[in-house]
Amino acid sequence: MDYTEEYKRKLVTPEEAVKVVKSGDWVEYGSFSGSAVVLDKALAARKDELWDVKIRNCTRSTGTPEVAKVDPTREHFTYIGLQFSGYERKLSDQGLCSYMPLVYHELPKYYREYMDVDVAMIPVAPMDKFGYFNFGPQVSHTMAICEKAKKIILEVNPNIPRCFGQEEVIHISKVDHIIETDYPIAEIPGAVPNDIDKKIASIIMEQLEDGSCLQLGIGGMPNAVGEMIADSDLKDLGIHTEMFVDSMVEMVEKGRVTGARKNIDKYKIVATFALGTQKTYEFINYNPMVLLMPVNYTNDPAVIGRLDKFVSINNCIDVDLFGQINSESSGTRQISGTGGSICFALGAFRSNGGKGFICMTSSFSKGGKLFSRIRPTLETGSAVTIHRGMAPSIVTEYGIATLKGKSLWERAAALINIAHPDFREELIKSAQDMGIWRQSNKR
Ligand SMILES: CC(=O)SCCNC(=O)CCNC(=O)[C@H](O)C(C)(C)COP(=O)(O)OP(=O)(O)OC[C@H]1O[C@@H](n2cnc3c(N)ncnc32)[C@H](O)[C@@H]1OP(=O)(O)O
Ligand SMILES: CCCC(=O)O
Repeated sequence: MDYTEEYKRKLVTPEEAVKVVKSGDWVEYGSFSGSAVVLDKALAARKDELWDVKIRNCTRSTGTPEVAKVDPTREHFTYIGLQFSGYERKLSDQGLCSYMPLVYHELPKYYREYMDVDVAMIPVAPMDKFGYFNFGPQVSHTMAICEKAKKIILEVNPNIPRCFGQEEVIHISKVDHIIETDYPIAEIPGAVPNDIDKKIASIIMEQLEDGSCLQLGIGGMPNAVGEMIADSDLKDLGIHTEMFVDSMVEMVEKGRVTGARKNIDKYKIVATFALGTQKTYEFINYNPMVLLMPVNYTNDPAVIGRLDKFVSINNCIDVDLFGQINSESSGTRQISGTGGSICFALGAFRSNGGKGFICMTSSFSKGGKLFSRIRPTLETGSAVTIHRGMAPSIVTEYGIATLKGKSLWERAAALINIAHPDFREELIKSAQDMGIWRQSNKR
């Protein structure tokens, strides 16, 4: 069947396409490097005729949204982030972006059963001969959005790679309008690891073995681990991850990753989205080794738990002496989001031989002053991202504190043992004051 006529019939200008949005609507902009750009501008231009339009986006990586810029009152447009990128963090600091809490593997079900979507605006790769458009590097929860949307507008862009997977394409018959664009896909290089990141990465390296199956989170430290793995002599590693990144391309190209020992999806790299530079986007483009799967599969702790020797490596902001982990806020300041941190903490625990690591530098500087990331209690307003009972091992440049099966005083001792030496005495004092210190505890 030839879909050219249908394509022509649905092809409109961005200004025509956004006319479907009405006051009071819920609009979706997609996620990551697949967040609407041209349709955003066209919608922002309608500001004066629209009221109370709510726009959701997940970790927008394609620049500050115009809808938020043009309406500082938020009477016309209210912008919501499901996990803040730097753009959204800055908007939130100005009161122009609201956060929506979530557990990432649950997100598609929120759309299917709890949330309204009036208009979905989704960037996609050009249509194939069967009438399908590929979602590119962000499969994530995109199909769930489209299933729920009353109207779907596609922002077609030839620079978006096409990926194999599941729920990775949408058929033209489901689409209301198409617009054509050709802006370059947003490139987000991995954070450059510093010396402390490298020290933490070297501690993690000792925990890896041939056949380990890896998940690496966002930030400088996981990137350092990725680079060290690429340069190691580890064999037959697997990758089952939320985010696919540049350092994983290197791991494959240097022969570290085969997926040969994976219990499921053998020989395949599985991810739910990819965010990196052109190197990543070229690598995933119709690469039969890579499967982009919906997040309710990749991040389901039951699925992760089926993979033996699963090693999860994520970052956090700070941890308290009870083992409560905050990966997303600083007091009431929302920094990022829960994302997949709970999913991988639970999944790695279920895996035979699995290991979950939450990493952080032991301290950080602000205004020329040093602060400990291991705190007596979390700051008022800070989110508990990972409940203390679920907490996996915490890693700093001073070592690993394993918290599973430890009482409160044992946890306090283990955590103080990996705290920056400048803060250990005052942490012991706090632990004593809070009644979670045993006199015979030694550092
Ligand atoms: C994609 C995946 O990660 S999959 C894994 C599962 N998902 C998660 O773990 C999600 C939650 N985790 C995260 O979002 C990240 O790992 C983070 C935020 C914890 C760390 O990410 P990084 O990129 O290393 O953080 P980075 O050092 O750039 O800091 C981000 C912001 O937090 C601020 N920040 C970091 N640590 C602190 C702290 N202890 N106190 C106050 N603010 C802090 C920084 O100043 C920066 O803010 P700015 O942009 O206004 O300057
Ligand atoms: C949307 C989630 C991304 C993350 O886990 O950081």
